[in-house]
Amino acid sequence: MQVDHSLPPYEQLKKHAEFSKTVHLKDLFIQDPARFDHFKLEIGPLLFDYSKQRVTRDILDSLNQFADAAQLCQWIEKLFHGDSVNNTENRAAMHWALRVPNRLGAEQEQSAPALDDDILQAIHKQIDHMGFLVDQLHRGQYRGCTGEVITDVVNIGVGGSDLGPLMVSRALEDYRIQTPQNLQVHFVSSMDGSQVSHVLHELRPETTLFIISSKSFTTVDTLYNAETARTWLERKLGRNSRVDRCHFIGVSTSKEKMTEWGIYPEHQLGMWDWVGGRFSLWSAIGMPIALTIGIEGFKQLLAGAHFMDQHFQQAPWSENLPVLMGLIGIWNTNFLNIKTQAILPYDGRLEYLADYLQQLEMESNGKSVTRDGERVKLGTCPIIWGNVGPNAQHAFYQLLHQGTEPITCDFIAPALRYHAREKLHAEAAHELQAQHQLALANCLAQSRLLALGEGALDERYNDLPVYKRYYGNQSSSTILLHELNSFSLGALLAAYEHKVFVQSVIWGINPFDQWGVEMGKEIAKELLPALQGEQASKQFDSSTEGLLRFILQ
Ligand SMILES: O=P(O)(O)OC[C@H]1O[C@H](O)[C@H](O)[C@@H](O)[C@@H]1O
Repeated sequence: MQVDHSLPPYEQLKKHAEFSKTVHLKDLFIQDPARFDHFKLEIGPLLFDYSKQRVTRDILDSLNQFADAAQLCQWIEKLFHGDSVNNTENRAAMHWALRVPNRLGAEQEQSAPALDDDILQAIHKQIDHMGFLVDQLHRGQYRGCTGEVITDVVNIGVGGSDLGPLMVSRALEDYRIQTPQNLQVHFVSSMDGSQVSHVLHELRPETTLFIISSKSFTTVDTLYNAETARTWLERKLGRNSRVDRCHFIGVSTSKEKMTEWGIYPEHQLGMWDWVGGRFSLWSAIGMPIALTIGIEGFKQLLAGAHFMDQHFQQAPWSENLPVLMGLIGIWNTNFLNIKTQAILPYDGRLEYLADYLQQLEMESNGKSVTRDGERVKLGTCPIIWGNVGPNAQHAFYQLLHQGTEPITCDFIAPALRYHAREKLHAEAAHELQAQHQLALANCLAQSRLLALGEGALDERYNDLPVYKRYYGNQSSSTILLHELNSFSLGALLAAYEHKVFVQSVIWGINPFDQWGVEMGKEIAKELLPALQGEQASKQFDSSTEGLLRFILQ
């Protein structure tokens, strides 16, 4: 359907949406047999297939106009010029700077025109410092206070200081550096002590090193876990400064707070307030990643993200992966009324991807007030959830196929796995390749059935009883990686980061603050004394009082 292009883009999109509601995805595939060729984008190591989204060229044109009307181009420039795009905290958001390679020249000039050389040098100083520590640990030269070689590193952090490093370390486990002492990396995040007690139960104080990872170095979850770790060490190794010195590394923006806590200056890794927590895996917060895949692997991850940063700045909207991802999301959320998005990787190595993207997207764009302090006019971030696709097929796909909610899905899979270069799997390569093919067959089958309904199969299925029918018309995108490696993963994650930025621009919100997480922490501070048996300073609501009574009785 053609709409009047002289209408404002929002009105055009509303008209498109009215018509779209009457069109089934299977009709779009019938109308255009080469639909895949017309609605796919190949960029570096990634293929983005959006042919199963309920879009037409005309809709995409209106979405591009919508982006222009929101001044997307100018906002991208502001982001990469280091302007204070985080207006409520008066800060830049320069996670992209962490990915700029440390070489001067034409390429860098073009990709990071505003990046001050001092900042670039400071960034690379931290990478080198982290690389030095990682190298010592890998070589077995980093020793605990009794002189024993460190065999286990525990990352203590939460939110952005946990989810990114955990997700990437797991995703790239196949590229794990083999060390003489078989160095292992563990993660502790939850404040309730269950994870820390479990991990400590398995480890020996003499050979364990902790990374206290906290941008602010004030997060109580992390500080309580760190104190538990210190007490555990001291119980066995005694209370002396050598314990702190040999068994802790800190990562934070605050050197003072790290020093006050007892982190030895040479074991302090810095970062900057212009890196948001959920954008920080590219900084020294990513040390567990570097420990897993080595510093060269970490640099490849940065290179993949830098590749995407350049693409985002340079490609026209219709060939720009983050822009397309962002605008398709806007179309689904704001015009087709699809308020939820499932993340479905068909690769067990990406098991934490949905958790990571929940923070990236929902903490960034879960806002209802614009940059000008007005109530937003359009709905903002959809609910992001998901799980490893093959397992989710046996859990919640019933609802995707036959439930009442419209849901859009991101299917993500590597095309190649267990191939010749992955020598690691040489012994079982044949069997494992068959398993990978099985996973891919399921990935393609599910997106096909979701889109087309039972019509995806032959006409025999037209007479199914009603409870066996598949209506289809559930939209999805499929992102294929040539293979899952540091570079392709870096590119994929940066694409999602920039998608979040694109959407924030359209919605007119600041994606780089998170005020909505603060007040709960304050209220917890008020409640803690009551739980510790002290006289509460105030009366709470009847529910809270009742729950307190039950706990304390
Ligand atoms: O790294 P930290 O300062 O300890 O912060 C850890 C996390 O806690 C906060 O509550 C924020 O919601 C997150 O954005 C942040 O990543």
